[in-house]
Amino acid sequence: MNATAAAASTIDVASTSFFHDISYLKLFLSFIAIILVWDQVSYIQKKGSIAGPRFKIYPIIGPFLESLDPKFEEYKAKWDSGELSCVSIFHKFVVISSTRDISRKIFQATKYVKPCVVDVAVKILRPQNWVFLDGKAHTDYRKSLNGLFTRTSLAQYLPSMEDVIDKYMDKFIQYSKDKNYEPTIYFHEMREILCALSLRAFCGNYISEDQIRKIADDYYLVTAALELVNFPIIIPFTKTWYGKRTADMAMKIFEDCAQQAKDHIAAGGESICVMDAWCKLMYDAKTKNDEDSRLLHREFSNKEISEAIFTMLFASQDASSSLACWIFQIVADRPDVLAKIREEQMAVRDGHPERRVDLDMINQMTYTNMVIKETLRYRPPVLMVPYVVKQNFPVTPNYTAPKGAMLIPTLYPSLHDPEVYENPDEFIPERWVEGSKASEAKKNWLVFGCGPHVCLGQTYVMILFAALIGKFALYTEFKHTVTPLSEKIKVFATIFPKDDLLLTFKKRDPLTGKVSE
Ligand code: HEM
Repeated sequence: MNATAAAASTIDVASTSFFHDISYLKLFLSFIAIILVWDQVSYIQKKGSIAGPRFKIYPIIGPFLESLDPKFEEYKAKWDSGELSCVSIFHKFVVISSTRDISRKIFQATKYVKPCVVDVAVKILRPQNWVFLDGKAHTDYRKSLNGLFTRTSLAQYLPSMEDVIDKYMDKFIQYSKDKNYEPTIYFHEMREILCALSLRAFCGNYISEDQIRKIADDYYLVTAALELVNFPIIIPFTKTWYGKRTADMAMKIFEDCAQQAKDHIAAGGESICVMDAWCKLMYDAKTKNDEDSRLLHREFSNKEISEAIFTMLFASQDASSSLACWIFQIVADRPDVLAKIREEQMAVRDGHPERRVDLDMINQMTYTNMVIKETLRYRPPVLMVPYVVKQNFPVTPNYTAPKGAMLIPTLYPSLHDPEVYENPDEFIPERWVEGSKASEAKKNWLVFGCGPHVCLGQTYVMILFAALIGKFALYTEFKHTVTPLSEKIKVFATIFPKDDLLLTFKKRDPLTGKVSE
């Protein structure tokens, strides 16, 4: 080959590779452009006429970064923007409903929706877990569990729960003493007492104090792992990995407890916790010859029981801790409310504060119950419940939510509806007197959801908190330090006071009201 030919051939090769590069680059850029256009068009189509940005301001990711640090004020602005509003994060299209009637419709639309869980929840709670059941399979399973949370069953768990309350009253008083009665953050202590109460109610004495402490200490890792926005793959030493490790550890403990409960019931023992009650139902199903027992209750393995108990802990822990934080803050800030609770607590005990709490007493705690209801209304722990659309769902005559979208009924707006609750942003327990507008507006009471997935623990919550706040009111003097952030709402799965709740506890004589250090 001569020099000219060689040069020509070099130019040839260079130009071919240049054109190659150009075409790869073009191809790549065209691909990106198509994705970007598709992302926007798909968003605009799914959005239809409902409220929301006209296009995705941040292509593809949408408001992903904001969703990592959710703010109550931003949620509220979204609810106020329209009865249905939307947002799109990556490929997820999310529709939020903010009115009572649409939210109820979603909760009850089993044909169109099912509860939505973050991808990683299936790995942490395990794919076979009952909470992932849908339709008839779910309803059948729920029937077995409902029996564990009736008032009669709950009455059996009360004595051991009261023991936990007594222990924690001493603990909180001592904690405050150790801090020289300086206002101290009680957010973590509230989470711990609620975890201890749940574990005693669910597992009775089969679970040891050390095991309770270990689960209570580590449980926040599960909450963090199951945040709405989280990486779907479990990578060692990340939040989800720690969350799964904690969940596995807790389920292993529950499995051992389940076997002990089975042995206890088989030996004719009394039922004092959820596990006992469950094993009793199974035992009766095998030994009794009545239709109901046979139909409702089959043999559940220890593993199944442990997984179900874990979901109960999971469902209860954050919401109940949220309620605990708000109720202690609210009651401490209103001495008149606290005084009325104390008066009622003495009255239901016939002036004998040492009397152990039972269901009859709880049934007479009308005012205390109104305070709990008003706290749940004023600061509903669960703001929204995510569902996923199974098939195109005509949510309103003008809007059909597309299959695969996340559909989120919100609870807060219907609980702050001024038509039903006059001055909704004020805390007024008296609004719950029998026959009042608020107490008659059953449809607005969405604190625990509604429909087939309605909260399993709602009666338990009302009974537990009557016992809890009642005893603390009698035996302790709790003071709250108000800061500019106390009434502001922090979102961490559920909602909490933004300053993490500054309290002090002192010992109080329930008969004389004398406070001692
Ligand atoms: C203040 C405390 C609580 C609040 C505000 C609360 C609220 C809720 C809400 C809003 C739902 C969704 C309902 C729906 O989709 O319609 C729910 C479901 C659930 N809750 Fe609660 N909850 C609380 C405490 C508890 C406790 C103590 C337990 C323990 C047993 C519990 C067990 C459950 C379970 C198992 C579900 C799922 C039910 C199902 O899918 O069938 N919750 N809760």
